[in-house]
Amino acid sequence: MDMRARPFRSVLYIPGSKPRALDKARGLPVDAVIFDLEDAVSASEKVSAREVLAQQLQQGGYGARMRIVRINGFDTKWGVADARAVAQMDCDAVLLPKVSSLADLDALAEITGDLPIWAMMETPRGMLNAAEIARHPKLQGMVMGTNDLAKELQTRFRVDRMPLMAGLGLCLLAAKAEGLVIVDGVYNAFKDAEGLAEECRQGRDMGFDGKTLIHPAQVDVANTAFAPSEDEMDLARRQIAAFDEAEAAGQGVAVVDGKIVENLHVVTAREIIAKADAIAAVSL
Ligand SMILES: CC(C)(COP(=O)(O)OP(=O)(O)OC[C@H]1O[C@@H](n2cnc3c(N)ncnc32)[C@H](O)[C@@H]1OP(=O)(O)O)[C@@H](O)C(=O)NCCC(=O)NCCSC(=O)C[C@H](O)C(=O)O
Ligand SMILES: [Mg+2]
Repeated sequence: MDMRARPFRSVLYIPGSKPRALDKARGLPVDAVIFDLEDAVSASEKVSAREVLAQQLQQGGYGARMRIVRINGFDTKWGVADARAVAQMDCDAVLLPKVSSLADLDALAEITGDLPIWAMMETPRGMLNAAEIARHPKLQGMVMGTNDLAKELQTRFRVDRMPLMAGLGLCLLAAKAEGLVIVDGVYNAFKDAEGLAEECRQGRDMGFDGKTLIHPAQVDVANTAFAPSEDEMDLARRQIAAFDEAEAAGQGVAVVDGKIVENLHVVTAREIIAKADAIAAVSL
């Protein structure tokens, strides 16, 4: 399956140690869930969280939502046992934090076998090696870890995220070159819907497939921002129709709203319609 045909507008982190939140996700309109064993779980709960999560996944009820489990890194005492446990869980993919090289993914694949892999992109070395990381045969998607990246780069917070742009851009190029899904980092101020909407808009403009989220209150904002708008769909339909008409008349170019429409624009227009159809299908 082409993963990019599937919506990833909203990707919600849920602490693997919190049964109430794990249960709540069964009713939230999110496209994917990251069941977290890493940063959202305290050291004292790391081992019990594995068990709680395995039971919740076995119970099921997550519907069409993609189920991704984030493990602790292999530089921690929990990483290897997490990977072994996830290989037995009822989930769709495993997410490795702080991926810096292809070798990190090889080490994970040795344990998790055929389970698809996602990579947290959040270290300077990961940014520099993004192109080779993206070529790993088991890799399905990238998740930006903008908190860790900001920490490693010793940046200050800026609304325009200018200090992070080089890293975000390198990962976007790498993911797009290999046809991977790529989702943007979290917006920490989970009560600030306006700020989130602005950052979602920026992420969508840049080409991200969606946004990682930390609280249910953020879901609707991300779902709206990363779905094709009515205006986009209207334009896409008119472009397709105008181009079909031009082609039937033996011409290679149409004009819509004073702008040329070539074959490549029609490819984009069809992708917009396909994305809207895919969203409609999961919203049923
Ligand atoms: C941020 C929170 C700690 C806030 O929790 P809380 O104060 O409990 O929020 P509310 O009282 O408003 O919660 C209302 C209800 O919603 C449920 N809830 C809250 N958060 C989630 C969630 N993430 N998923 C599902 N359900 C959730 C509560 O249980 C309440 O339910 P109910 O009682 O039935 O009404 C908290 O939101 C939280 O822990 N969020 C997740 C934090 C997290 O996952 N962090 C790690 C990922 S971010 C990261 O690591 C980024 C990356 O690596 C990087 O480097 O950038
Ligand atoms: Mg991180």
